[in-house]
Amino acid sequence: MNAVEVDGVTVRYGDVLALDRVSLALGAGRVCGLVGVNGSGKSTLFKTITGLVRPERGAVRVRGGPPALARRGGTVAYVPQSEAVDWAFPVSVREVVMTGRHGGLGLTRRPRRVDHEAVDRALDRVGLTDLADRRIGGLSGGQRKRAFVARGIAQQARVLLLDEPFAGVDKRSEGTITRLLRELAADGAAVLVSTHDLRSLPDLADEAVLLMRRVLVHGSPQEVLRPDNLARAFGLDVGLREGEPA
Ligand SMILES: Nc1ncnc2c1ncn2[C@@H]1O[C@H](COP(=O)(O)OP(=O)(O)OP(=O)(O)O)[C@@H](O)[C@H]1O
Repeated sequence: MNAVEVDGVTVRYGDVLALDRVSLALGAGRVCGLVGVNGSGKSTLFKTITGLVRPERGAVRVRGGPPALARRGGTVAYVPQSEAVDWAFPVSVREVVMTGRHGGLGLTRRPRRVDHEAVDRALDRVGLTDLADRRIGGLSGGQRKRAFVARGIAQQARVLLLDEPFAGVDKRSEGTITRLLRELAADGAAVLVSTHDLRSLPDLADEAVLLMRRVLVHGSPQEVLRPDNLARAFGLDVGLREGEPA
């Protein structure tokens, strides 16, 4: 069974066609890079896999079940783009990571020792133990991203979705996050990560998807990076319209 199956998914916001019959399977133990121009539907794909956006057509299964169920059960961890997060919200790094345990906590139950231990381990793994009691808004871009990865670790998510985790992040943090994602995949997670950093794609990912409202290519990073493929996604306006063959 694939960790994630996206089958013929079309998503529209009013008149805007964001995803056009997208099909995609993600296997456990692999990192898949997601590449495409601004507006090509990357965030929409993440939200569809998370069950936050409903497809007009097609279906999504996460470990064989509906996406919203997987999200509520903690199977899926979603790290949104930085702009989508309210950094002024007065919570500590530790509290952010603890929200990864809330699926198992229920709304009223207080964290138990096992929850605190899981949070401590996750913080240690991403190298944020020393900053655990800082406000999340007081961290650098790279540290914030690591805090959200820690939340996914504390949650024991089997599917990790990261929307541009390298945006506004220095090279060192980028290396740390890449290493973490590779470790999480080696532990059996399925990881889907969008990036604009094409040069780092072969180090980051086992496979990659070139998206332009539809899947243009799904193959090895080398295949996705072939000049003819990049030209289709990034070159002159490829002018894909609904109904045209890819
Ligand atoms: N809530 C919304 N309402 C209307 N249109 C939307 C909404 N969200 C996204 N869109 C549109 O859907 C298309 C796909 O957007 P999406 O955010 O998925 O792309 P993206 O590849 O993640 O872009 P970026 O790289 O800029 O983050 C774009 O044309 C965008 O303007």
